[in-house]
Amino acid sequence: MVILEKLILETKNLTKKYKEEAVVNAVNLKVKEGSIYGFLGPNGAGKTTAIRLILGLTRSDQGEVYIFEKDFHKHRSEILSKIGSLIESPSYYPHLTGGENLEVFRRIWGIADKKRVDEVLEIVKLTQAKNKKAKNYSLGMKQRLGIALALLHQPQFLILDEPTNGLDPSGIHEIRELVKEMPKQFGITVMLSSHLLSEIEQVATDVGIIREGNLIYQDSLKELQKQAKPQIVLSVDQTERAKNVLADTPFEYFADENEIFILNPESHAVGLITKTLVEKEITIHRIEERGGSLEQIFLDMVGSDAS
Ligand SMILES: Nc1ncnc2c1ncn2[C@@H]1O[C@H](COP(=O)(O)OP(=O)(O)OP(=O)(O)O)[C@@H](O)[C@H]1O
Repeated sequence: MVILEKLILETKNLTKKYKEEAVVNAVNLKVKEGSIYGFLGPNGAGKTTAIRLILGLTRSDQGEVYIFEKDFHKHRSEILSKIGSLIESPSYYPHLTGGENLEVFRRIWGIADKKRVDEVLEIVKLTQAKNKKAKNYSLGMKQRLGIALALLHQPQFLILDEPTNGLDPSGIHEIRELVKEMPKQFGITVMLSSHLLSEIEQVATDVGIIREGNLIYQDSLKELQKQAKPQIVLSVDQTERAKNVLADTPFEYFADENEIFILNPESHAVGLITKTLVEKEITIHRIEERGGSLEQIFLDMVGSDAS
């Protein structure tokens, strides 16, 4: 059965060039309704530019953007009225309190529901700090105030560009918990960018990886995790014979001169492999588990400078 998932965002061939060089190169993003889409890439990979193109803040050189299954350029204001975004640092009045800031924007944007200010303060857990001046907020609180502003008009899609940049571990934790709540509690699809896999890994359901303007990976986080399955590495006294023995088994493997690598091993495989080899009088010097790190997969994809 084919389950058709609704796409909240789809870009087709999205391209932006600066001085003839494509910083976003024919990118086809697909963000599914109800997902938390982690947009991952090293600094300078093109994440902010892509997000600015999606929101119509920068003009593309080529390609199309569909949001809520509508052509962005034809339905711009309707679409924007249902999107909340936070790009880089939030804009707020430092001398006003958090509550006053939200109230000012509520009026500017013509949001009739006066209770909405308290609702968004509650969502981002700033109720206690409502009457404190924004300039005295911690960086994490300022960032949450920015998210509260982005949520004020009850968007269906929230785009956050590097929301945890510069935050301490507790600030990062708070943003992460907040983002996780969005789809389930409020029906909001989230796209967030980061250059840190560790951050995306803890919140995202889906991942897009961009490198030098090219989208080099896009799938569910689960699929990416599957790729990070560990390998069992065997070091034996007769590698050639061991290879011949293993060729008659269902296990996938490859070998170099000294070691045999068993790919995607099931939990019972190690026992069976060792038993088979020992029965053929092959001595096993060492068995170890290697790989299995999502970080390694990411670094292999984007290059080690990404760390
Ligand atoms: N207005 C501009 N003029 C010229 N080049 C630009 C402009 N904006 C961005 N770039 C270049 O485009 C590339 C992508 O930048 P972008 O800010 O989108 O990357 P990023 O992935 O968001 O990285 P970061 O996390 O460091 O912001 C970079 O090489 C950057 O120098």
